[in-house]
Amino acid sequence: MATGFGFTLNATDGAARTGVIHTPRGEIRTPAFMPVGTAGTVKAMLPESVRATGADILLGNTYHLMLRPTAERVAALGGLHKFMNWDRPILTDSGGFQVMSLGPLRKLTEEGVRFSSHIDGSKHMLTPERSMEIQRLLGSDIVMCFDECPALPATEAEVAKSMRLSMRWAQRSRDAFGDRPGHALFGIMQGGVTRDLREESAAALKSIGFDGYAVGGLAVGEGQEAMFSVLDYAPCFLPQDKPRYLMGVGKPDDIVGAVERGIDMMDCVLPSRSGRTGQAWTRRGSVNLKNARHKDDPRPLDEACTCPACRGYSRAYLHHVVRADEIIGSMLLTWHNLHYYQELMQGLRDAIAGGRLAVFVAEFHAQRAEGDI
Ligand SMILES: O=c1[nH]cnc2c(CCNCC3CCCCC3)c3[nH]c(NCc4cccs4)nc3cc12
Ligand SMILES: [Zn+2]
Repeated sequence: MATGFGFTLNATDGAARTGVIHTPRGEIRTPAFMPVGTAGTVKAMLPESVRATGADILLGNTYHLMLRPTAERVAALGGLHKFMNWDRPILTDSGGFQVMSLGPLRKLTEEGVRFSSHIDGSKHMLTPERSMEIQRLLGSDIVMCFDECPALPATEAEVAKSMRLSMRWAQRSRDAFGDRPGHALFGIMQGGVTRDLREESAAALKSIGFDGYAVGGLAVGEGQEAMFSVLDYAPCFLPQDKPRYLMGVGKPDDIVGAVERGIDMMDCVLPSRSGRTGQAWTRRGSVNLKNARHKDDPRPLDEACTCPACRGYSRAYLHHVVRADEIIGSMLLTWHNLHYYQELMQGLRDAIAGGRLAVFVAEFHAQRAEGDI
């Protein structure tokens, strides 16, 4: 590849695709789930453990790292890969989404977003240009445009205004990113749940030109039905030969539905965050290990799972360490959840490659009991 970054589509099944993203730091099998490594760590996991779950790429968090230890310090120490001992691809977000969710602590203008640090109250300004500089200093392989994700509820006029600001920021991000062989810049489509605005946003991004395209502005409370109705048309507005990244998704059934509709990459804090609260995700549904009904149960969490938590421990033990708030509880459940998510992605990739996605999806839903198991 000319730029050291490329995307090979290997098979399709309906709107779903499976392929490989090539980067100088390694290949990313798609559809891909990207674990979130918030402040230079996937919480409760060693990097080699994250790799053992099957992850090809993880997410770095610009907002946290710019505040602590600062992007300049990470750069001086050799960049984020060296700093956190992960030598495979890293995608960093722009920092914008988290600043927006800070609420009153921030001020939005055409220039960018001014905000106070949640750590020490210090003043900061994020702009498309500064976000590109921070992500360059971190050394990430896939850089995200600086965008605005409108908070719900929002009128169509507010969504249109916000989307057009994000498109101006996308141009500024592209200009500031420059020419960086081996590194990719992804644009982010906005437009809420309005088809015309989604189409306008996709056209704007395509005219600027990106190495990949994210679908933003979803999984922000609109509900699965509304999200799927947007995904029934939005991915097709994007170039079919470039990766499509749905931001912030999701529960296992959200992921399956998004892949069916043509999404290639996803990220979500759910498997790691819920693992720390004692919630396990399995092929048969979710299990709350805090529930007293597990306290005498000698069976593993999931008999069919090969992860360390399921191979070495009983539900009774998991219940005990979660109730006692023991660190190993977070370790084991985070490992299991990330392992399950990667196993689901491998199942989706194989099903699409074999032209049997419909069968896989039917079995996926049939196995999931309602409520706790
Ligand atoms: O339009 C968007 N633009 C930019 N980012 C978005 C994100 C953040 C994706 N994960 C980043 C990670 C970077 C590293 C740290 C963790 C996040 C979203 N997350 C969600 N839903 C999940 C949600 C999470 C929280 C509230 S809704 N919708 C999103 C929409 C956008
Ligand atoms: Zn397991």
